[in-house]
Amino acid sequence: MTKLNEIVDMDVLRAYTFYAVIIIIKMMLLSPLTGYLRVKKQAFANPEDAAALGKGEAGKKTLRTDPDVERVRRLHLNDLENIIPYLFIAFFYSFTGVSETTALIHYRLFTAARLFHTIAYLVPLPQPCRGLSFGVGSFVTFSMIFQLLWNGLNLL
Ligand SMILES: N[C@@H](CCC(=O)N[C@@H](CS)C(=O)NCC(=O)O)C(=O)O
Repeated sequence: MTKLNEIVDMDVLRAYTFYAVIIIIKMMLLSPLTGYLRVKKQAFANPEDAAALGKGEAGKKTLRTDPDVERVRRLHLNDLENIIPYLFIAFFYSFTGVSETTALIHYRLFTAARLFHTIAYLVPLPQPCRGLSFGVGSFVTFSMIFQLLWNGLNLL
């Protein structure tokens, strides 16, 4: 039976896994942050949540949107739009025979860019901070897409 280390550089796969887990945890933390802000700002999305967690008489008016909650929700959606494709692309990329140094540059740059994007969105920092960090993350993903397609073309 073919062993995994015969088809992939285990150091590259380990690096992928490490940075993937960091960025996944970062993205997952946005759910509890949303929940925390919903309770703190008394802004619920469902009548049953407002009934259970809304405080006092004003609790009836807590079925509403809040700018801070919506900001975290937009960040979460943006993470989903960018991090899910990255996870697939970077995983395939780690099987292309790429050197550990080159793979690390891609994985670290993407992780750093998305961490900075999160800070820029939550603080919020003035533009173009968020736009640039989004751009760097997208550039990294497209760099790997290009190399995957180039490898594929060479197989034809
Ligand atoms: N779905 C995004 C597509 C473009 C995008 O991702 N832009 C970056 C840099 S400006 C961003 O952080 N957008 C804010 C967002 O998705 O909420 C949007 O609606 O803005």
